[in-house]
Amino acid sequence: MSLPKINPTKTEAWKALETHFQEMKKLQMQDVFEKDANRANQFKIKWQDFYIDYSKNRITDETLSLLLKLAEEVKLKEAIKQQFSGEKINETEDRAVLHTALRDFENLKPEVKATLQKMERFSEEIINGSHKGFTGKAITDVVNIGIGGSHLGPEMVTEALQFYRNHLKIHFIANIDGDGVAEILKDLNPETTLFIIVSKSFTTQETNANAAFVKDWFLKKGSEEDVQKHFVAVSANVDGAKEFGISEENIFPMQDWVGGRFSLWSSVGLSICCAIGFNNFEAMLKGAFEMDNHFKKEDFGKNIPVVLALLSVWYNNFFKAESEAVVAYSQYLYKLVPYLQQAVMESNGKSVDRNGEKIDYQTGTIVWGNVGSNSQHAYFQLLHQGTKLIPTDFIGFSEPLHGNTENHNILMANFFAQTEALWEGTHKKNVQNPFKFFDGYKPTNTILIKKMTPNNLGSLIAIYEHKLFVQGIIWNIFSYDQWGVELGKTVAKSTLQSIEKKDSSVIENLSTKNLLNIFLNNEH
Ligand SMILES: O=P(O)(O)OC[C@H]1O[C@H](O)[C@H](O)[C@@H](O)[C@@H]1O
Repeated sequence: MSLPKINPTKTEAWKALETHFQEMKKLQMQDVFEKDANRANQFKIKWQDFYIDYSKNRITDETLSLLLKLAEEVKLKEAIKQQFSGEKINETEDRAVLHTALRDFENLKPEVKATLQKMERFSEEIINGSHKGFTGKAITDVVNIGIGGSHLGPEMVTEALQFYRNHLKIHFIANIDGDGVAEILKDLNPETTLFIIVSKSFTTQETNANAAFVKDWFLKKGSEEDVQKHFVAVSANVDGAKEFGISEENIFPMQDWVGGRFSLWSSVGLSICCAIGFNNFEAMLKGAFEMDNHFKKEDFGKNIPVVLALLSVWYNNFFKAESEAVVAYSQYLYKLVPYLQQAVMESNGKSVDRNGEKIDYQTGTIVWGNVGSNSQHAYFQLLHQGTKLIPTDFIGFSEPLHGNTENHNILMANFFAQTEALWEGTHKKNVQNPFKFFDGYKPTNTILIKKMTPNNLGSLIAIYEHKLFVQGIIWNIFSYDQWGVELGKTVAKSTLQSIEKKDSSVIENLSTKNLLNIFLNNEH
């Protein structure tokens, strides 16, 4: 059975939302908390270590019930069932979408279990030093060579869980920029470094070129035989990895039903296992699994990913918000936004619906942001007084990990103060100076989490994974393909040929041809 193919704008709920929006856009609701003392309590979801307050949004009871009706009309419930049951909902690639199966501890597939065991064994040997390099020394540095989903997830998680890290130093080579590669290699000793080549396809130009370069660098000290002690691969393309010279026992398989941007739960997470140990990795998977169950079972009105997705649709499609920000008040989460950008924008950056028809409504949200409180001193001016409406997620933790309560109190004071200032503005403050006046009424969600733990991080990531899925269902698009990245790859291949041949004659676009000539002749 294929996914429902319902144009959201043709539903009853959408039409009702349009009418409702005309009323809502006239309102200024800053004083809504005075009028309804129960509002903060009503628009919240408590779940395990999470407290989600979405009361500072431009919504009423009616908004929410119409959005929930929309979810019903586009058959979200059925779509969720289809995804979890392994139907091939990635129809344009004819694949199932089962990253949730990687953490389904009630029913782990034998191949998933086997890979987890292999990851556990291997990472333990690296961590405890029993795996020796070619001169008999233990490994001190682990380098993940991969890009996109084979980089952003592992990097985000290893940074986020820094508190749980062991002695190993973890590095990431993603960019094909040789300067970047050189900067990483210059501090590394081939005798004590493990390279993990991560590529689902093993055909990604940047990863293959970087892996080949690094192997040559290694071979200046070690022999071909030594490669087996220092290079392992993670891939769904086992033959490709073997061709590169990795022996079968050093290949960690992954399945084609795991999309790149959802793959950190798979063997792609090997660098995470090395960084924090298998038990912590497993705890993260369990946190995601718990969120999967919440998403599958909870009523939509109390369902965190569903409510967050519906609010986002409300702003994106009715208020025509151009983007949304994510600001985590935690230095640990400084790589969260780049990770989310791939997850959200590669998934939902589509303009053709599931019927193959061009879409005439807005899809894919633009996600941006950085950590707080830094962001307050950079772009918050625009959130407060700019002309654009930018709904923002604020993510914070109640407990610090290192016990520095004084700093944490300041951090959290800023965290709470900003959502209040964004909502309240200066209306109650009798400000006459127009430059110092704040409109307020800027929507935010507050995601307050007890503590940064592997478990809670797993749940947090899963919230955003499911949120984007819900939005894809509402927008009637296929969230799990990424054809939009292909054209650029093809053009880059032919451009590289022109560069290598020093001949721009086959380049058609005149701007590109001109630029290439300047580059080839070093004319500036
Ligand atoms: O893991 P790989 O096959 O090397 O793919 C790496 C990345 O490149 C592709 O171009 C896709 O846009 C990403 O979704 C993917 O994560």
